[in-house]
Amino acid sequence: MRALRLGTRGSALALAQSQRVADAVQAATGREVELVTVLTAGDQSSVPVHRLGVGVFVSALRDALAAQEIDFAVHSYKDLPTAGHPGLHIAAVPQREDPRDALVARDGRTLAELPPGATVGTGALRRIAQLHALGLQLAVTPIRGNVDSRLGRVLGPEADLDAVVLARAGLARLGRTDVITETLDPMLMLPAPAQGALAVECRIDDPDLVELLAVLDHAPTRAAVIAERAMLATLEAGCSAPVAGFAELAEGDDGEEIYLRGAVISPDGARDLRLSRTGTPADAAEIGKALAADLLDLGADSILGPHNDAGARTQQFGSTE
Ligand SMILES: NCc1[nH]cc(CCC(=O)O)c1CC(=O)O
Repeated sequence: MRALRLGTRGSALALAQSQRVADAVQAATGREVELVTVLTAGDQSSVPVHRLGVGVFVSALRDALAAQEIDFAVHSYKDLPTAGHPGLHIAAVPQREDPRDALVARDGRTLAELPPGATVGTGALRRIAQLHALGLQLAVTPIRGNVDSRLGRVLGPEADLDAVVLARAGLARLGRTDVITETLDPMLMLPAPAQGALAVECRIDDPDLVELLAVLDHAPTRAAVIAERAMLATLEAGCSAPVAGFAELAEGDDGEEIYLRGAVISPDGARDLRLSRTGTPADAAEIGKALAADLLDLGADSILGPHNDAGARTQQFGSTE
């Protein structure tokens, strides 16, 4: 049987997570998997990424899938638009990495040890908003770029910041958790919906592959991600809006329970809406929608209003990873 072609972007992070999925498929099914690097508009163009938008990375892989140049693709789930894609199917959501955000600071410092005026770099509006909401007088500085260049702003010879905040999962996949000085408690920094999770996508009209890839699916992760993203979709907010969502599954008195927390925070941190809901994993989507409705009742719309036009958002806060 011929090797399965796994399409991936060429960044270090994309290659690392695609290789892990390739190894898992090979181990579980015995099928050979080869990585096919797909050049995306974001990788090819010299136009700054923030002018192209995050979607350019996902759409090149999806185009390659539709054109049958690859058999399946691996995406960072949090970068996927909430609207589904016709003809494609998320065949597996593997067990997620630690979804929390991480601080990488000079001199081994934690957030609480950073002095007023300390410079903290991050590109995500959700992180900028939550850093401001802490009230620590941090000088939050917008930054972009891949994981290495972001770390270089703190650790490199040309370091110009006191700290950066980034997803722990990205560092874990690159084998760089050694640089983390604090893994941020979700009480301080609620992660992005689906952070740390991957989406393994193939064509719906490839039922053998749909079935084969299902061995990688991790039901608790899928339920958590469904709840988090149902909330995001109902808020009509994208991956770079100041929206956080984090679902945890635990054994309750009446069987398995899902506990979803959500937050909508104004970029200056002045308005900080946080709520939670619990329910059964089978109702994950309903819980997410209900939590979004609760947040909208509290006025989330007036916070999101200026930021929920996708074009304007990605122009400011595009990402290269
Ligand atoms: N927005 C960029 C992005 N998309 C996926 C990850 C890696 C972590 C993950 O898979 O959630 C990152 C880096 C980051 O947020 O620091």
